[in-house]
Amino acid sequence: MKIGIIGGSGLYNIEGLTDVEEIYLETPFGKPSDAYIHGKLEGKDVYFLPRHGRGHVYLPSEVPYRANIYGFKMLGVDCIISVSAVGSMKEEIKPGDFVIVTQFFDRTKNRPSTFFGNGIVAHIPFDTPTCPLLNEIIYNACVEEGIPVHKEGTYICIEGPQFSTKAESKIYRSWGVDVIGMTNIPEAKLAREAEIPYSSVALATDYDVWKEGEEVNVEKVLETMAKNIENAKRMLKRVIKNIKPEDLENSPARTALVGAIQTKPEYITEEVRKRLELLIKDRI
Ligand SMILES: CSC[C@H]1O[C@H](OP(=O)(O)O)[C@H](O)[C@@H]1O
Ligand SMILES: Nc1ncnc2[nH]cnc12
Repeated sequence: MKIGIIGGSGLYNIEGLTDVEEIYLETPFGKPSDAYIHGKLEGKDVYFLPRHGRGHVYLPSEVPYRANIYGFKMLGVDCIISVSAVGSMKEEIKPGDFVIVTQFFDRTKNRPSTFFGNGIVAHIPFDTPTCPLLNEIIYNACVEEGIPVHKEGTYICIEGPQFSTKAESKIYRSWGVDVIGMTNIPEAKLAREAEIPYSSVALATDYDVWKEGEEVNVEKVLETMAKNIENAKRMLKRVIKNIKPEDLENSPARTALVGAIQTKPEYITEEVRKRLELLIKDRI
């Protein structure tokens, strides 16, 4: 079984991998953020990608999300687990808590967010944007490891790179969202278009700025992340140990493109077919 992992702010490597190799890929959408670190853990193949690149060089708006997800498709991963630092938008989600993201609210403005276009049109369902089956496995792994975890939550994705104003933060909170970050959109949309089951584990690092007396800055985020990084690594190890290929057989992601491509096959050019070969070859 092949498991893809995307590490966000503060998670730049996975411990315990054996037979480690670096895989550099070139995709129709350019180069991914970095080499995929491939190794073995618990008898499974793990492919780790640092979202912002080695040394944290890509802004949330600059991360090459399409190349990253297409690269995972080229590697043939069975799922992607994303780990992200987030601000908490609810009193009861405390810094250090994990949230399994089950919904998104998209406030991004400036990112390519689909593999389609330029000669081919598709509309995928996205009502259940993360994989419920993988979410369950991750939730159970957190419980087994004694990690404070919330079983569901809505992640609002802002463009950044600035953190929010107090007015924005209070308005987002009034919308009922649970956590705030800058990266899970378009990552989740692209994973779904690529028919890869995707789950996002959000690690609360701060209370954003809605709360009186709270402030948010990089130092604070990284400090909370560092304190909880062992939990993130234990969660991942436990998920990798527990997960079985058949667990994800019925993931909604696996059939996302069935009936979604609207362009008539005779209008799909050779160039488009080549560009999106891995995604569309069995769907047109
Ligand atoms: C370092 S604070 C802001 C930064 O942290 C989060 O990154 P990631 O989602 O990759 O863990 C947030 O989205 C911002 O990119
Ligand atoms: N408060 C916050 N807003 C946006 N992204 C974040 N990442 C971590 N904390 C954040």
